[in-house]
Amino acid sequence: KGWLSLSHMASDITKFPFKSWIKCQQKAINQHKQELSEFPHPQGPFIVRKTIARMITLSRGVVCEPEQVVIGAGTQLLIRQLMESKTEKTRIAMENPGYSRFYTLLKNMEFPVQLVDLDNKGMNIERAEQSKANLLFVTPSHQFPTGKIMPISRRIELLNWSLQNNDRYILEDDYDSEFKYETDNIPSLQSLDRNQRVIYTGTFSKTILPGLRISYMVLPPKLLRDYQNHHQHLIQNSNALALYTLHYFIQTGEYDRHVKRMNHYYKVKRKKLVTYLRSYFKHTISIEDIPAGLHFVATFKTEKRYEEVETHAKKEKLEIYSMRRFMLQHQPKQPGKIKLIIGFANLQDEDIEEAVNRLGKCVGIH
Ligand SMILES: Cc1ncc(COP(=O)(O)O)c(CN[C@H](CF)CCC(=O)O)c1O
Repeated sequence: KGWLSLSHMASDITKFPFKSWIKCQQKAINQHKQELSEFPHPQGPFIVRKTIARMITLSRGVVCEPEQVVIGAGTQLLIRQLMESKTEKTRIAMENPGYSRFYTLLKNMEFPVQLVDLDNKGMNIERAEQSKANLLFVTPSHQFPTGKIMPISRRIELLNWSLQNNDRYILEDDYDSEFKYETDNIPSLQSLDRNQRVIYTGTFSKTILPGLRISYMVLPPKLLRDYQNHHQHLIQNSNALALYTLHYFIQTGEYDRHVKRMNHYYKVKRKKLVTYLRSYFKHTISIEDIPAGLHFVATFKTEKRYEEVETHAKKEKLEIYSMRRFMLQHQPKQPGKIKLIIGFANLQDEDIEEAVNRLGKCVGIH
């Protein structure tokens, strides 16, 4: 048998409605030949921004006008553009463990980035204060990679933090917020913000296809002006045909139906995997069983080191990533334990047993 994937990066394209997508693409070509023959608006076509604004208002409670939406080919690109347009001195604080690609991007742009440890509610507010940062990067819906869902109390504390100085902002990366299996959807942090302090980012990488590179950012008015002044020369970098296709995919209700279908599909698959992992590893595994997203963190009791497990996984043809990928500053490893990121989007039901057997060999339990 070939490679099996417990990667958190994959998405399950076996369930994507390609026929509907192609129908929407045909409609986009029929209706928008003229627009496709011109340069799109730097922030993306207005009607697509309007559709996205309406969608995130309905699904996430985000309060915004289409003028505040900026579309881009990936969240990293949007964050790079935002940071290039920041006028005052920016000092950043990020969650640790956190999203290493943003950390690397921000360090490469030579911003000071403080790492803030998490407590059970997400970013620790005292440490955020101590960091002297004026821009916090947080993932409140489903902390990446630990999965913690930030309670309203901590969200209020963060918003209060942002009020203490008018150069303070919070970047809410709402990644992976579409998949919630038990808890109903907690509205976005941005929906609680009454002082235009929250920058909101989202992506279609997990709900449609990562290869499409369609992501979006919602800027508060002041930052939108800075962005527009700084980036007048910019041309929209996401593919306009894909954007108009997305517009019809959402308008026709296909998007909502697909996300609902995938929620059910992932919920069932996640449960099967968690159940089998528990029966196989028994007391040697503990799972942060937060019913959301396309991966969860599992802690294994083993004397093996991260390097050994990662090397063994390759030999077993099992694609899996460890918490080391997201420990942004070297943290002492807990003795006798390792944490792995267990992704299940790309694991077919019939491969669950085989994948877990291979995992057992890697962590040296069986
Ligand atoms: C925290 C977080 N915010 C945004 C994105 C979305 O980025 P984009 O598709 O460019 O819009 C990701 C995507 N993460 C990737 C797939 F899971 C890569 C993970 C890895 O590098 O381990 C992410 O983790």
